[in-house]
Amino acid sequence: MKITFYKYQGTGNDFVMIDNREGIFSHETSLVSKMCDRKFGIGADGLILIEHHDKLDFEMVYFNADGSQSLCGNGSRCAVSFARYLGIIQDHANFLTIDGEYEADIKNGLIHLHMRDQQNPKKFDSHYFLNNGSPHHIEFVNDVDKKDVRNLGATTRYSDAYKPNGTNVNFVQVKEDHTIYVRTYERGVEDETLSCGTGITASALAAADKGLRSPIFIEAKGGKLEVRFEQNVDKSFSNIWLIGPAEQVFVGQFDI
Ligand SMILES: N[C@@H](CCC[C@H](N)C(=O)O)C(=O)O
Repeated sequence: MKITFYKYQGTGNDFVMIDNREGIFSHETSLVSKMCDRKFGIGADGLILIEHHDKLDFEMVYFNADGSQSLCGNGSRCAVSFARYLGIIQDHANFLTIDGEYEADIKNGLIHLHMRDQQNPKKFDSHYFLNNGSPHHIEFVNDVDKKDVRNLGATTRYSDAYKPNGTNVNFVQVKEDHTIYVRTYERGVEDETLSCGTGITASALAAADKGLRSPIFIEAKGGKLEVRFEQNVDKSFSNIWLIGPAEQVFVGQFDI
């Protein structure tokens, strides 16, 4: 059987998107990894199903390229853009994710994703850690481009400290103009991706602990994003928004 899929990208984090409101696609992880394979399939960092929800606008079911599941910030932004393309929403969305209910707005062509309130990222000697729906190890470095993100990221991701679930690993450089440049090794893709939305949000909150103020502008290999937030007296964060573009790239058919 052939199914129609849509390819989306959010600052270079790319996803196969399927309208699964009629339940044609079973949640089969081997099929997910086959479709996401860059040599034998369509090629993507992840696969997203848009499904019917009785009370909310839709449910987003997200899979990493290897079929594992977690919260995806860029994937959520792409899902909102796809939901508008399908006519499910206009400029506002309330939807279910693996991390519970989320909301988003579309303004001036950008997707604004409202992230959960957070405590201050946990500070260690050489890094920060924050789980904002997905786990993020955050290291501040002088020159991100000199980092071997794939190998260093894999070493941390598989280290004893993060067993058994592993973590995503972010390398962050604070630039002179107070923007940050973030490169991320993603668990479930097992490689560097061009952008990671939850990683960029976690990195921006860790940068706030170092004195940066909202809004924080972020450069990733795949484009630019913005994170806005309010920092409370107890150092927790509320009203956190991840803002950036999400675009449809092409439409195709795949034999399942
Ligand atoms: N690309 C994502 C993060 C996806 C989940 C992550 N790989 C994990 O398994 O924790 C994003 O944009 O947030």
